Amino acid sequence: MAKHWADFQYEIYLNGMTGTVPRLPTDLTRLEELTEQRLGPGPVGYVAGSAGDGSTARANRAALQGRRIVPRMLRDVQERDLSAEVLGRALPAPLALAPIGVLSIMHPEAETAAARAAAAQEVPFVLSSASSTPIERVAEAMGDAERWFQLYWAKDREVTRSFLNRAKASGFSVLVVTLDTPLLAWRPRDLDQAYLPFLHGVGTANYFSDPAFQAGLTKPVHEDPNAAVLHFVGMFADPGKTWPDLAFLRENWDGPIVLKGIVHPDDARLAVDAGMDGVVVSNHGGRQVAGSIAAADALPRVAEAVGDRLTVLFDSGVRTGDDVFKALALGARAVLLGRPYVYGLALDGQAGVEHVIRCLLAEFDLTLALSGHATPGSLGPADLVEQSV
Ligand SMILES: Cc1cc2nc3c(=O)[nH]c(=O)nc-3n(C[C@H](O)[C@H](O)[C@H](O)COP(=O)(O)O)c2cc1C
Ligand SMILES: CC(C)CC(=O)C(=O)O
Repeated sequence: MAKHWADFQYEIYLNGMTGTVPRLPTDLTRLEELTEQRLGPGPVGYVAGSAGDGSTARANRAALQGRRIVPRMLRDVQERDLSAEVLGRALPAPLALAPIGVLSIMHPEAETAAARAAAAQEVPFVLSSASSTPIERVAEAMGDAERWFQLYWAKDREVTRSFLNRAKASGFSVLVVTLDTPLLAWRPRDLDQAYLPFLHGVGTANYFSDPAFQAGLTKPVHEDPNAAVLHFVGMFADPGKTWPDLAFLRENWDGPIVLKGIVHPDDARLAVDAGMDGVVVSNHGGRQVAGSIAAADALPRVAEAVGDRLTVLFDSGVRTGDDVFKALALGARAVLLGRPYVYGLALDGQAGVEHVIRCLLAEFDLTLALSGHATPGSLGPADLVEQSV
């Protein structure tokens, strides 16, 4: 019998009756405010902030909330199975943790704690190139658990090649290539606070520890850290890349490759033509193009364009179990969870991230059951209507 994630609710009730209440709220939309109260403006501003006036981040939420579920009755939802096959992997639920860099600004155990939480809940962890913990240390913390590597595709080919080799050697099986960040966007909240983690040397661990990166410096990192940071800022992404460049990644990575940041159906078709295995429909949580299409509005267009020729994943705006339901109904095979797990980490380390994963999946399991579905595979556009809220 498959795991019933919904059982977590009775664990919480029963614990509560003996005086053990969860240290974090079960409504995950409250975590951002609590984290702000706990940590103050700088780092939280970086996580919560987005591009321009924030309209894309708001649109992400509105596009999910503006789609409403139409539940069905009497459909035997006693035995449910949330498991999903994603890129050839059998996952216990259609969820992974999104790649988020610089986690040490939120908690001293940073990526290690988040990765352990993902491993404990059997949810894939997607490690950012811009992590504050090197690839090898995160892998050590994860045992055999499923891990994917997110690539910021550097200007320097040798750095990219080295990152791919390090990720492979450390057991990362899927490559997620982020395409929507060739430049850092205009982010007023960070500009006004003059707060950028990299300028404090956070998020550069994989680069500073890399022989190919070090080869591009005139002095060792410890002798001139500022020069190393500036070198990182100038090379971690490459606005000059075009579609044919993907051949290099295909040649240097044996496993599945997924392109993150796709919102146009034509780009999704180009991903198919380039022999990619998947796309993440995402606008980077509204942090890159202010005024862009909401991710949930892009999702059905992309899903329709590619059919079953590649795997469609989704992120940007997922906060609740019903958001997961809606994303799957709109054509995603699985969703990546972003900011909420970072707030869980900030508030309670590994336990906080596990709490967030369990709450989200319990709520999703219940939404699925109460809407008449026993598996995510039976969800489709007919389960939703568009209705203003
Ligand atoms: C603080 C922060 C750092 C991020 N760092 C990365 C990163 O290093 N690589 C990447 O591909 N996406 C990064 N993202 C984007 C996430 O992977 C994901 O697309 C986004 O958080 C989804 O939006 P949501 O959090 O609003 O749901 C970052 C997002 C945040 C909030
Ligand atoms: C610019 C990156 C290195 C980090 C990131 O993706 C983000 O802050 O959104």
